[in-house]
Amino acid sequence: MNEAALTLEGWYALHDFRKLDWSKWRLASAAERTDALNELQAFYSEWLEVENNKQGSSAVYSIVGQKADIVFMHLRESLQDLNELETAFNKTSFASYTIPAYSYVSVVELSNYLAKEGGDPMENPHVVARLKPVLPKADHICFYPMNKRRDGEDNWFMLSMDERKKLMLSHGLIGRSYAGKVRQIITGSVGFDNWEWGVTLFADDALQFKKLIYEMRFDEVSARYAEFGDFYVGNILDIDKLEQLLRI
Ligand code: VOV
Repeated sequence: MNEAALTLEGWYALHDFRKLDWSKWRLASAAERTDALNELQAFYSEWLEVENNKQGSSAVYSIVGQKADIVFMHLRESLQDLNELETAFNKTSFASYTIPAYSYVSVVELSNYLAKEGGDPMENPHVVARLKPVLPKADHICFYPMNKRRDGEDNWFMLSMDERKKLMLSHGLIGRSYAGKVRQIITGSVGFDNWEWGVTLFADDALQFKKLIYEMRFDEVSARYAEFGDFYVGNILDIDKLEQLLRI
């Protein structure tokens, strides 16, 4: 049997994509709209408190294009926490003006392809910071799910550990050349959702997503082995921007 990469897991992730029900929002009274916004504001504050207490992290972005209008991305300690958060949000009046568009369930993951030997990684603060990251509040987000191909000669899961390590080294080198421009959070979703990984990228310059992803297309890990789902790209939505977006 082939050797599976060892993985370390951190916080669980929920990407909750919503469309706005503009007709319903427009029909609501000013008071109803204010109530909905106040409730949402209270949630933002709660999420910030969780983040300050290092029990999770959340980020909210608007989505450009017709696939969704908003994504709420949450990292929490357990699937139960995510479920509670999701349900509490669904009970708000604001949620009744939204329509679920897509969701993705996964867990922050690091694999041992490029790991240096020695020591308990969970004792390493750099590793823990990557497994339980504060989501960067960069200007832009890019999310897409992906698989590694399992097709005839192009089967990632049939490659030896050494072959995969070599390929991942080249992947990592390209990635690292975007340090300071693009931050990646890779979440594993085997057994949790329809694809094997979620890729969430953050950048202040959205063009850097295109440059990085394009460059990776020529790298064997992606050129030969990657399959992608839908891409979602958007802009940071702090509470002021959200109020602005909802103003009619
Ligand atoms: C911002 C840049 C960036 C950087 C620095 C980076 C580095 C690294 C390293 C060092 C490692 C391996 C160890 C680990 O940390 O797990 C990975 C791992 C992974 N990556 Fe990556 N990746 C980036 C970026 C980056 C992108 C843009 C993509 C999407 C691919 C594309 O073509 O659209 C991606 C995918 C992944 C995946 C799916 C995995 C897990 C693969 C597995 O089989 O387990 N990744 N990645």
